[in-house]
Parts: sequence; structure tokens; C-alpha cells
Amino acid sequence: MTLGVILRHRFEGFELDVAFDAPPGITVLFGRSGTGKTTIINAVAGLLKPDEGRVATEDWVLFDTSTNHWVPPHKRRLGYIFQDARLFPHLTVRQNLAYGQWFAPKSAPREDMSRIVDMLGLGDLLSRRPAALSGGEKQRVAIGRALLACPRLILADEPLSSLDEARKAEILPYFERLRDETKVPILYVSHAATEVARIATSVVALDKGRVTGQGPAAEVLSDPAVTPLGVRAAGAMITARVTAHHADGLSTLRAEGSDLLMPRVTQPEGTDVRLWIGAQDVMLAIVRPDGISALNILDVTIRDLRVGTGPGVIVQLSFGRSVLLARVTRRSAEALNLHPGQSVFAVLKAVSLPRDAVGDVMNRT
Ligand SMILES: Nc1ncnc2c1ncn2[C@@H]1O[C@H](COP(=O)(O)OP(=O)(O)OP(=O)(O)O)[C@@H](O)[C@H]1O
Repeated sequence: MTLGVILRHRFEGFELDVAFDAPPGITVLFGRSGTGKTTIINAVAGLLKPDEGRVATEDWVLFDTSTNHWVPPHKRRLGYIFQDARLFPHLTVRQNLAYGQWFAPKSAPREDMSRIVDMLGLGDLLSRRPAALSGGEKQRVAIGRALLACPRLILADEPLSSLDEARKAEILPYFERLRDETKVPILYVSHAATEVARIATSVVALDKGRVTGQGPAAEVLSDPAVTPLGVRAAGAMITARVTAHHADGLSTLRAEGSDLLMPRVTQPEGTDVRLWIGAQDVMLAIVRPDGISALNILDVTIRDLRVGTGPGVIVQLSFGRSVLLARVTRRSAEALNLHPGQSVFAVLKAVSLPRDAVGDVMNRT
């Protein structure tokens, strides 16, 4: 089931004009603050009636302004996952989960509570009340409650933004499972690049109320013309296989015929992972560097250079069939005469990898 979204709405000083598709899996609405992400979520939820638009799947129309069709919010069968989990404090985890189930229509296919409890690792928490849960645990219960309502669509508005880095790392694998195991489209708002790289099936990049890029996560993220958060946060996502863990805390990952050494990889050997590599963590050399501390030196070819208004240049690199981005100064690009088609070496420090940069690969069959 794919959700089609077409929306036009004007607030004083802001105009939203977007059209995109959300296929099964997680579609991340990705952009800076004030680009219209929450306005889109509110329109899909029915909390905002847009000036014009249509939101529908193949067999179900939530609203269509051209025909005056409008399904009220409580009949839309949506699962919500908010920034704060919004659990009922006086109910146990089991009762909070059952509350979600209570809202599932009798005609809907029943979701199996024990499957959801297993998927989210909630078995040991069922008799606790929310006050006795960590932020990450609460968020897992909120995901379970949303799923048990048998939603036709899940809306997640920055669900990780109130969690610290450790809690985020704890909960990201559950969103990865949600992405891979749930058949309904999930609209997920985020402005964190590593989070997007890990969980997105597809990305809708937004800027000032407009879609600047949409498509599979790896493509949108590595397009230097898109970079929704600006060049400082630009980066690319590649997939790699964990081939060995070493005693010094590093692991070898195989990607595009090359070995990469990375820290903090917890996935077992043989696992395919997604890896987020920030553009500012990649240096370029026109001859193979020798005698440097950086552990990863990759053969790459320059595809494109994007010169902005500032002193930096985003260089798009072909790494096998994958794409990497490097951010260098315009001065370096000129001094090295960097140009499309040129073979260069990308140098990547192992320690620069952020804590949550390695995630599971989608396992959809
Ligand atoms: N009810 C409203 N009335 C007037 N202006 C609004 C209203 N709601 C949102 N806006 C404006 O619309 C723009 C988009 O807001 P929106 O909340 O959708 O952005 P966002 O991308 O979700 O931002 P954030 O990441 O900060 O939540 C902003 O300029 C905001 O001030």
C-alpha cells in the first residue's frame, strides 16, 4: 500500500506546496525546523484542513478537497508515535498496549499482542507503570500501542528527539524492525541525518514548504543538490557487510570490494549493515597517502562538484556502485584541480563515525 500526498496550504508568511508518495516502510520527512513537516503530519492526521489537496492510498481516500471528501480524524485509523510517549500513567504497560487494541475496529485484522511484545522486547515490562520505565522503554510501548490499533498508516513525529544518544541507540533497532516487518506506510518526521540514514526506506527532503528531493534513502541523501540540513550535515549512506571483529574494538566491514575499519559495530559477523558517512569526515587525496593515521583509504572517482556560496565544496564520489560525499574547501578543490571523472582517494578516519551511524539493513523479502 502506497500513500499519495498532495497538499497546498497557506499560513501568513508560509506556503506549503508538496506532492510525494510514501511506499510501505518508513518515509522520512526530512528538513530543517519550519519547513512544514508537522503541517504535513497534521493534514494527514486530519488536525488541519488544507486549502487544497488529496491524501489517499490505492483503495482508501482520507480527504480530497476537489470532491469535498473528508474522513474525520477519529475514523482515519492512524497510529501515532509522538516525541513524548504519552502513555497513561495509571495503566500498566499491558493495559497501555491493550488500550491501542481497544481502538482497532472489529472488522480489522487483529494484531497479535504477543507478536508485538516479542518484536519490541516488552515481555519483562508488562506489569510496570510508565513511571518505572526509561524514556526508550516508554517509546517502545508507544510503538506497540500504535501497532495494536491496527492502523492503516503510522505517523511518527520526531519520536527520538527527546531521548539522549544512548537511548536513541537503544530504540533505533526497533524502528528498523518496524520498517522491515510492518506492511503499512509510516510517515516519520526527523531532522537528524544519521537517524534518517538508518531507518528510512525513502526520504522526502523538504525546504521552505517545498519538496527538494524524494526517493530511496541512499539516493536522496547522497545528492549534493538536496542536503536538507545544509552542507555541514551532508553525508551518504552505504551498505556493508560485517566481516570481522577485532580485539582493539574495531571491526572490518566489506563494502564495494574494499575493507573499512570502524569502531562500535555491534552487529554479528556476516550481517549487512547501513553505514552513514558524513561528508566532513571524508578527506580527498590525488595520490595514495602513505604514513598517515587514518585507517580507511578508498579508491573513488569524482562524479560531481557542487560549489556553494561559502568556502566549501561538496564532492560527490563514485565508490563502486555506491556514492560517497566529501566536503573540502574551494581552495583545496582548486589547488588539487579536482574535476569530474578524476580517480582520487577518499580518506576516512575510523573514529569519526558517529555512535549511531551503523544500522541494520532492510530485510524485506
Ligand atoms: N497554525 C499556524 N498558524 C500560522 N502559522 C503556522 C501554523 N502552524 C505552522 N505555522 C508556520 O508554518 C511553518 C511550518 O511549520 P511546521 O511546524 O510545519 O514546520 P516543521 O518543519 O514541522 O518545524 P519543526 O521541525 O520546528 O517542528 C512555520 O513557519 C510555522 O511558523
